[in-house]
Amino acid sequence: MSNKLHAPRATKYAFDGREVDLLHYIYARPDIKELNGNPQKVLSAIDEYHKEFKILTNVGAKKGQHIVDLISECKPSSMIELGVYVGYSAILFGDAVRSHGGRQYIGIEKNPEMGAIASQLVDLAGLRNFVQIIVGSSDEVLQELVKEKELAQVEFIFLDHWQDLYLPDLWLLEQMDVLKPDVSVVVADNVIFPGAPQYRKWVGATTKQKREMVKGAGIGAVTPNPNLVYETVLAEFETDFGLDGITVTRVVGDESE
Ligand SMILES: C[S@@+](CC[C@H](N)C(=O)[O-])C[C@H]1O[C@@H](n2cnc3c(N)ncnc32)[C@H](O)[C@@H]1O
Repeated sequence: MSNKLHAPRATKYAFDGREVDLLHYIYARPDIKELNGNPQKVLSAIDEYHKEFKILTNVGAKKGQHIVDLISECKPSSMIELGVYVGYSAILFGDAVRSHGGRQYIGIEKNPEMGAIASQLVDLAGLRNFVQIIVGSSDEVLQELVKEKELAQVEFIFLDHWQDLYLPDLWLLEQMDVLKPDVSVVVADNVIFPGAPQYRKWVGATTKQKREMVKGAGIGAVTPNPNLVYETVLAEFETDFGLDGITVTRVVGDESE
């Protein structure tokens, strides 16, 4: 019987203890002092663990650089991430947002063990005062942030939790009216592998097509806003898991009557 009474079950590539092992690996490194306050060196150490020991489900170098370039272009003052895992992307993108004059980075992670590991690595990277890791389910935390008036509009959000949650969480953002034309950019990872077909269908549709879609049954508890005009581009990459892609969706209009 597993000694994990409350933790999520291990998957093929995660939650089997490798993430705690990563922390031990990093803190046992002879160059640990040089990692202190150095985001790039912390990222390289995570990359080395991934290459030499066990695969980690981080965004990875190629997709990561694409998103860093996008951050350089958009210069968001605030960025949100859904699904932080061990904090690789939070360190990479948090550092990018900070170096472009941003104000904050909020990472939302459901698994408290991952949240603790990510907070530790964010701290090691010297980003403690910039990157905030909130432990909780994305939908609940997003609603709380809006309710507490900590989130009035989304500038840049990175969806990287479970793919079947991309669309409900996007609809939740639409319902809460925090996606704004000429402001909001929504980036989603793993849209080819494992894939997010329903999400891609929605962000790739015209407002007319979306109005037809919401007439159908099975939308669920949230009320999507089909009137937001999206421009979505797919970027493809060869990764350790094969061909994958990210979508970049810009909110460019609102056709609400
Ligand atoms: C692919 S990993 C994220 C990788 C990370 N963004 C990176 O690139 O370094 C997915 C993470 O999403 C988290 N997750 C799953 N469902 C979630 C939810 N509803 N809210 C927040 N996090 C969630 C998982 O616990 C896992 O740590």
